[in-house]
Amino acid sequence: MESLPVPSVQAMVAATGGADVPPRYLRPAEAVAGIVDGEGEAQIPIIDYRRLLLELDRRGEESARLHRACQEWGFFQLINHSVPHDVVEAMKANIQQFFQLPAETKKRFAQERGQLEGYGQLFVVSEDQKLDWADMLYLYTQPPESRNTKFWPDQPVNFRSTLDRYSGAVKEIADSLLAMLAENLGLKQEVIADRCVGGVQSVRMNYYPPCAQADKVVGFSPHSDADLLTLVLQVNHVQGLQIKRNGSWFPVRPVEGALIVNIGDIFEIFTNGRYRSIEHRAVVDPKEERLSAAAFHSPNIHSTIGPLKELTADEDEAYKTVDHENFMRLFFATKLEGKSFLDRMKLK
Ligand SMILES: O=C(O)CCC(=O)C(=O)O
Ligand SMILES: [Fe+2]
Repeated sequence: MESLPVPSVQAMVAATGGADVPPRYLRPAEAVAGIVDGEGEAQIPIIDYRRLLLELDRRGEESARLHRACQEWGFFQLINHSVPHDVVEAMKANIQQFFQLPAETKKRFAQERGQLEGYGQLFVVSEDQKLDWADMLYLYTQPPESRNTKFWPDQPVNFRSTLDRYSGAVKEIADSLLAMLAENLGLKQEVIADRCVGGVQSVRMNYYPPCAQADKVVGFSPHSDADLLTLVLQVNHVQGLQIKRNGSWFPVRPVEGALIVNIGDIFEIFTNGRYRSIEHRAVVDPKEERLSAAAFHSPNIHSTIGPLKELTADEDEAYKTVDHENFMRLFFATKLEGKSFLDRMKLK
């Protein structure tokens, strides 16, 4: 599994001032159009984690809101979550400090042939595909034995310990949310929880440099995430995440302190389409850099990826069943194009 090497966009902007955008990054007008200015309009649902953890009779209402958020949006903002404030702040600072390091230092953690992890870019499968206006650092964080510390920056000095604490706290939230989602679908918690014992977590830190022609490039191509559940941290104040809703792009306005949570493809497959993964993308700002960090949560490597038998007793399976490794191999071998990967997992 690998992605073709591409230049660092950050280094390119630093060298050229960023006024010139190479053709490989320029998108056709229709690819960047269609933004709904959601000003004053609906916002993605806000779910209160503290309320979800209350005793059963009192958390019912919030749990029902969670169910509606998953069904109708596939995205929500989680407030009052349990990642300690100092850990969140340290994570944000460390990610910003990493991308501010000299290019030569960052290159020490560059992706290598045949590997996905490290500093670089993902999903580049051909020399002539359009590229995203971004650099990223991708690391496996859980289970601990999957960590490849070679790619874990040793600068800034606290980066490793911060990511260790942050990813552990986020995994706990993902596990407990997954248990609640299972219950909301009439499943025993264990049905999903058992598959997440030793579950895989990876973190993708995104750096989107400013672009003088921001309306002609895309920071992160439209895609759905391949996992069960993603928890995204907005690292600085610049917005850019958009979700596809009723055919239009809908900007997400992050609430201070919230984590943005979304349903991934594996959850859609597990539940035979009861909750769906939602296509999203990131746009870039003309003047300011933008940073985000997405934590992806998948079952453990022994779990097969297919509709859960507990849900398909009285209905046809709508998705194929494949083993975990093959599922990930197929995902990383394709260019990100909306939900086209998931479409190929569907049984016609
Ligand atoms: O930059 C963002 O807000 C979203 C990033 C994202 O979608 C991803 O890393 O999968
Ligand atoms: Fe994503």
